Amino acid sequence: MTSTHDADGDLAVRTAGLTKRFRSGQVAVDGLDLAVPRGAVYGFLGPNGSGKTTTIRMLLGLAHPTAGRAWLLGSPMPDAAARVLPRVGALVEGPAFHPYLSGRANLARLDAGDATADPRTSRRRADAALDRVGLSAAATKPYRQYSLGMKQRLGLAAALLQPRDLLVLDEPTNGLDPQGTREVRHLVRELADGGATVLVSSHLLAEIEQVCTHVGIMSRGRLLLQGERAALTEREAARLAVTTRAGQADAAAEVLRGLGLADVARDGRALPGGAGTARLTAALGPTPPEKVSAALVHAGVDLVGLEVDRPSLEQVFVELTGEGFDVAR
Ligand SMILES: Nc1ncnc2c1ncn2[C@@H]1O[C@H](COP(=O)(O)OP(=O)(O)OP(=O)(O)O)[C@@H](O)[C@H]1O
Repeated sequence: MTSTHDADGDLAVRTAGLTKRFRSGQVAVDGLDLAVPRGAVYGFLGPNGSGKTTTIRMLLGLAHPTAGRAWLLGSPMPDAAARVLPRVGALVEGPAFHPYLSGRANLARLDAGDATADPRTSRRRADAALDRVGLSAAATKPYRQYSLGMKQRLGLAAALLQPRDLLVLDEPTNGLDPQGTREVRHLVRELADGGATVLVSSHLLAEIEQVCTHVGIMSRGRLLLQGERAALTEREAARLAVTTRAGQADAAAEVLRGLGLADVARDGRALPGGAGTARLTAALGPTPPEKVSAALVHAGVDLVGLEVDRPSLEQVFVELTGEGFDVAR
């Protein structure tokens, strides 16, 4: 008998060697080992066509893997789908909404199809979900009159009809305006604060990066890197920029080198501080920036400015792949 439980119970989502080869021969997902800790907000990031949706469809049992395995909340998919999926709220492309029914009636219809839901409290659940996604005012409008953003919000509301342990949201900010995008970020944070694990995909890295505790970055069907968000950006060297009085540049450079900072260089650009100032840059490495400022002051250098530039995830991605992030394959 095969085990029905994943030994690693502290992962809300796990895959091992998950692979999808389409009939065309294209390998859309290639040996994926995802690890989403319970309670995480996991940003599943990658350019258009990198394999995020295909992965999510396999996780939810909507597509069959060519190879590999997947576990949701510790149970294998798709074998445990009937038991696990009621605990999982999902937003994937094209939820089946009826065009002539209102948003509220569509939710009521979905709710009625859920054997675990109490029909007496259906209306309350639908209204609460509409309220959470900011659709209360459009609750009675027919779905076909919804804008793309409103449709997306209704998809989110459907995922939130029940309390969930895990939310899998595929591109939830698609079609939303900046205000809607902010609201989705806020909602994701709220769901995580309530104890849920959230797996959220996006091809717009910067939109989601800020709310994630963890990220996995896809490129051409492979997981390029995965882990705690802070660690991923910090492992790439942060750059330090120091502005001093022009006559003190050499002394400052000596201090920086003395602290073991690599790649110390004079920045020749025109400076906001004016002609009397000089700017030096260096790779910060593990040295705390406050140690740098203390050492400079101690050496009698007048510190006009000190900045630390940590690379964004997008910069990390571009450095790793040599490609822009938002590109179609
Ligand atoms: N049913 C299919 N048959 C053949 N190829 C497919 C199919 N579905 C997806 N693909 C291909 O697999 C690759 C991965 O697509 P997928 O939709 O998983 O990417 P994605 O990362 O979700 O992209 P996006 O950000 O654009 O949604 C793409 O090259 C796509 O063209």
